[in-house]
Amino acid sequence: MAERCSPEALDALALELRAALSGVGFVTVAGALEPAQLELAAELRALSRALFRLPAPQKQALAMVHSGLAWRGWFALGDELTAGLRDQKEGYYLGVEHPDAHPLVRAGAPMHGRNPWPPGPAFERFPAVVAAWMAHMRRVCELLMSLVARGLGLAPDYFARRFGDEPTELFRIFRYPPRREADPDAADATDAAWGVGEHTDMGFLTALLIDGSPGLEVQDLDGRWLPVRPEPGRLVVNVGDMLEVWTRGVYRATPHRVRNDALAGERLSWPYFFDPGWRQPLDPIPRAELSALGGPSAGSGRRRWDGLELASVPPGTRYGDFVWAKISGVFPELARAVEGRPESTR
Ligand SMILES: O=C(O)CCC(=O)C(=O)O
Ligand SMILES: [Fe+2]
Repeated sequence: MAERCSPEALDALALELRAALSGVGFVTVAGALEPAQLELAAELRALSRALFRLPAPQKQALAMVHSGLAWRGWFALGDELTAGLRDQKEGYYLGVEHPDAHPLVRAGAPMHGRNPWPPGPAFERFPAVVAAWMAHMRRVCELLMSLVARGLGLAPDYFARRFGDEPTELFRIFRYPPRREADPDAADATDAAWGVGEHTDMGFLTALLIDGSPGLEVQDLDGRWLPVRPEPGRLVVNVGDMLEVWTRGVYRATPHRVRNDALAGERLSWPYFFDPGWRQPLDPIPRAELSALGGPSAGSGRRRWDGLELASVPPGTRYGDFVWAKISGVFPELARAVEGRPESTR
């Protein structure tokens, strides 16, 4: 990886990354997965398949609702509503293993806690494989984050400092069923066409592994939807809302979606979300520090999928508040089930 590059090569890479991420906002990254990680990815794939093949009662025992505010575990096909419609996917939400004594767990912050794991010898390696995968994704994202800073003429650790002591790391495993299995309750054929409706990711960067199946589409600056089919061994990396907010729209949180209307087989994907610390403020980079950039911002003038005006997020808003408001919107039924926590504990 770029850790072994000269400063000149790093600068060149930083500019290349800036051009890509401030344009369409999606890149595929080669060289981030070495043989050890490719092996890990194969293990992850086998474990994920086995997880989704468990009988329904065993999956129900792992359902997100049992983990309350920690917001981890399994959700059924149709339980997530990304763009107001029921996504045609089932999934498993995971994160960093936080012990009960972790200050944010003690404070009752949502999305902090322990991961539920399926029992039995077949799943023995699951926790270690996920932890190793997440640790590698974190390294990749930290490196990309320093390149993003470099490309903006900022100190390489600029964003790392904005992240605070502990990034928020979320990891998900998704299964998009073949169309014939899609939700029979979907209101009409259009509902059933979407694995994930149009959205932008909430955090800073997303590093996505996909199993090679088609379906992912990203929207370019002219509003056209382009298919993304990375070569095997590449990661897909995209900009989230936080990077757009912090850079005042210079970097673009790209709308994307997953289509599953023509799938013969199932599609699996493993997105890792690399986000700022839970209590870090979202205030944009002061204009004076961004002056090196000039030019119009890529994100300006677009109507967002969720109607939000990122430029008008109130000063002092913290990442955790932003993300919780969004997450409880896409899982309305689950949010109602775990509601009732005191406002001051976030
Ligand atoms: O499954 C995919 O390829 C993309 C998933 C996605 O966009 C997301 O989880 O935010
Ligand atoms: Fe996404």
